[in-house]
Amino acid sequence: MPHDILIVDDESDIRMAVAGVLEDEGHTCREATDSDSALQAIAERRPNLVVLDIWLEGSRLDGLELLDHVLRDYPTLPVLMISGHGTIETAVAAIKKGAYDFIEKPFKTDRLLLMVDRAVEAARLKQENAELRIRIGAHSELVGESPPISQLRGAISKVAPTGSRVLITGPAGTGKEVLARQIHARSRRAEQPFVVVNCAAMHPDRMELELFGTETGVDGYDSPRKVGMFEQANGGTLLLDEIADMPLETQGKLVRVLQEQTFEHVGGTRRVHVDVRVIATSHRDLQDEIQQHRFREDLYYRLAVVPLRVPSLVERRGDIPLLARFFMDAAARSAGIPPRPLGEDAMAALQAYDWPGNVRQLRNVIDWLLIMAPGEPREAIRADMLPSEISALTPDTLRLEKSPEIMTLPLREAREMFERDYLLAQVTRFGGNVSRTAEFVGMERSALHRKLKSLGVAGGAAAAAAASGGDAGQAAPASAEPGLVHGGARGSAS
Ligand SMILES: Nc1ncnc2c1ncn2[C@@H]1O[C@H](COP(=O)(O)OP(=O)(O)OP(=O)(O)O)[C@@H](O)[C@H]1O
Repeated sequence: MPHDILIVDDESDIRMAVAGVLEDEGHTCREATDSDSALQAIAERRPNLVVLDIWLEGSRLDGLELLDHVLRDYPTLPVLMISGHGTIETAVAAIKKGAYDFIEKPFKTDRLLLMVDRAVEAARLKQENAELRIRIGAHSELVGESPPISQLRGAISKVAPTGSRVLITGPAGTGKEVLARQIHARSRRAEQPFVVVNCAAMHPDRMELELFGTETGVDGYDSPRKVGMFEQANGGTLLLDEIADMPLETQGKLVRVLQEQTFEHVGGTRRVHVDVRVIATSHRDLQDEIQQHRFREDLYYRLAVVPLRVPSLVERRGDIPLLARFFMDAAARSAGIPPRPLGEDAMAALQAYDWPGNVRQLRNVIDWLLIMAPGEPREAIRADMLPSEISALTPDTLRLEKSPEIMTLPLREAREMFERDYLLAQVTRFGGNVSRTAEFVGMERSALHRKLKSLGVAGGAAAAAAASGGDAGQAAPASAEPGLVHGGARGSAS
């Protein structure tokens, strides 16, 4: 993996020797002769590593003082010191200050290369760990086998290696960030940083500061300079989460950055070059935002090189059992307790519910159930243990809700009503998959198909079956059907 390396040494033969060895390995090297030109080079573009001589003749700051500056302003930038004969003690002091390691002159080529690779790798792991700690509990696995998720998986494998910009839209909590992480993980940038900017959570006045960083300290010359998210993501991917919340003025600046891959620090004049892949997400309809003059059309077309849409969870009910089991196992692992199985009736209710908060809400419910559901540790979770707005959707309850109406009907019509509601609930529960429903209710597939048709539920149902992962073209619950599938709890979820 080639690195961008800054070599700081007052002796030109040492600089040339180090650069020669590193460039032969494919690394890109820049050279600086003193502290000021070194700081300027870092400000222009943050390197992956600084190789720094302890003695810097004729420099404003010596090697150790420069190290202090670099570590203060760029705490995650690794520094490898070069020490001469008799400076070992100073080199040890440098490590105590925070340098990665030191290499003694004269050095062997192999040793230099090894240390360079180790220093960059250690810094990468440190950053990755920090990121993981922040995002603890966030899964980046894309679970689901429904047609829309399979299509998205196919699109990810095509687009990930290309480096194209991607715009991911879809309702909140559907997995847009999961998709973005997948794209990064399968790209050539996978070893480089993945930086997330949450435009919705950030104060609009701070956004440019956070994105582009500052030339000097934010609050005055002596405070550390702020490294913006674009620089932090150099070589990797920057996720602009909820891009519709970005102020129009910042959108204009972003257009220029995307066009030129360069920008200026806030309060600065120098152009900073970066190599960043941008992925953006939005739960809003950006075309609508453009119409309302809240989103720049030129930015839309620069971001939506590859547009992807993640459907809501109700559009792929067939994925609910997989997701529920996945979250149960994950929650149990992180709590260090055994997972609770989900009973048939509980799963049926989970599949019948509308999930306004999408996958995130399902995950929260499962986390809650593992800890709060009554019963023994390995006892199956029943429908009556679910939160009330979800347990209201079990076939039993729904049948009771219907009973007053049933009592006014003759037997044949009452049986038909029950049959229709019962079969709709079962088809919904199996994500519109008629074969699996038939197996469960104990009917031949073709007989069930005929039955659904005779009960008048085959028409609009086919589309629902296709959307929710069932056998496309087969019957599934019509979304407009006011029967027992959605019950009285629709929209009552928190
Ligand atoms: N297909 C999936 N497989 C596994 N986990 C998922 C999936 N989709 C979403 N999740 C999980 O659901 C939660 C919400 O996902 P994510 O943050 O990616 O959604 P989002 O669409 O970006 O939400 P928002 O619009 O609110 O930012 C996360 O915990 C994520 O791990």
